[in-house]
Amino acid sequence: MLQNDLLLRTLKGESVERTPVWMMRQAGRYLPDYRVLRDKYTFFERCQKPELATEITLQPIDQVGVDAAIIFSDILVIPQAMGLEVQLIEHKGPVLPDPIKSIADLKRVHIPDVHESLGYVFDALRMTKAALNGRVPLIGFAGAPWTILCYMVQGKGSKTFDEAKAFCYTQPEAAHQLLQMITDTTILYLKEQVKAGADVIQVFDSWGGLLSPEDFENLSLRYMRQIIAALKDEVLTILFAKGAWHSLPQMAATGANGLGIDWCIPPHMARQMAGNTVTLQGNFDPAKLLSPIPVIEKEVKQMLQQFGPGRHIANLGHGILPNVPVDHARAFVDTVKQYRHA
Ligand SMILES: Cc1c2[nH]c(c1CCC(=O)O)Cc1[nH]c(c(CCC(=O)O)c1C)Cc1[nH]c(c(CCC(=O)O)c1C)Cc1[nH]c(c(C)c1CCC(=O)O)C2
Repeated sequence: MLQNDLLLRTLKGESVERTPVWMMRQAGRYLPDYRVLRDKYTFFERCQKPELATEITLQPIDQVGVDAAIIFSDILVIPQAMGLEVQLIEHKGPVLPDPIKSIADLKRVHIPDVHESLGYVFDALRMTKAALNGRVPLIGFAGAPWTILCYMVQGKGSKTFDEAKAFCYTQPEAAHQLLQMITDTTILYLKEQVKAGADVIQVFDSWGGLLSPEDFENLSLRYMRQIIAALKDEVLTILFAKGAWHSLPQMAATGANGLGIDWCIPPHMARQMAGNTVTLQGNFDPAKLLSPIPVIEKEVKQMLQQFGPGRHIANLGHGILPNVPVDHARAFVDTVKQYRHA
């Protein structure tokens, strides 16, 4: 049915002709065609109109040649569906004007009927699946509960998410109640994404690396573990906890099929920690895509050699930057597609 199932076979640990490749945040501002739609519609219009979400999801398949599509949406549709206002402000990023600050504020959030509040995501998945016509697999996603809590409490982006951490450290009961509500919502949401056609689910814990190993277990991993447990018999899963390399053994033990890693851990070390029964995904420094193309080609080959054959999905170690020239993104993808292990 799928013409290109390299990603799925690699996640299952099957042997493949070559390493599959996609890029986190591959549908976005570095693509001129995306910027045209960006000038015409607001961010949430682009997410909520299935025709637009489908068109944007397909752009990197057609224009850069990646081996997987990831549905165009955002992790912040979850706090929105739970009842908080979320704004995306140009050059400023996400803003939640009335963040959660105390246990009393939890009255303002609820576990939603995902069909009612997030049906547009499932429509977009179904429409994209049809438009892909089996060319490549379709990835669905959600944020990790910890990363979602960061935005719900801090109310905006941050380098440290100190207010979110302070909330967890000073009001642990409220924090765990909120984390559990986000987890329950996320499980309902991701199960529906699978029904709507997602072949793989990735959980993004963008801010997992802000926590100590102990706090990561307590505030993040224990909730991601619930999510993977709820999904793993239904769909292939990838966990990406940026900066939380210290917990690769524990993340491998969740039963996720794939683990994303960033560029701060060498591939052999990640493999040693994660063991041999999980696929690793990563880990090219996104800023390196700003290098001249011959440098990109050389460094991508070096990365592929370091990971070795099998059980590897080539990707960036975090999202692609908006100022990356399209031909540099293409050089990344083409170098992976042409490479053969000795
Ligand atoms: C933390 C996070 C967010 N969103 C996401 C994360 C986790 C991954 C990561 O850490 O990068 C995930 C995300 N956001 C978006 C996708 C779409 C699919 C894809 O191509 O990967 C995905 C998977 C679209 C988007 N989400 C957003 C844009 C840019 C806004 C625009 O184009 O107007 C896109 C294409 C907005 C957004 N959304 C978020 C921020 C911080 C911002 C503003 C900063 C930025 O632009 O990166 C929250």
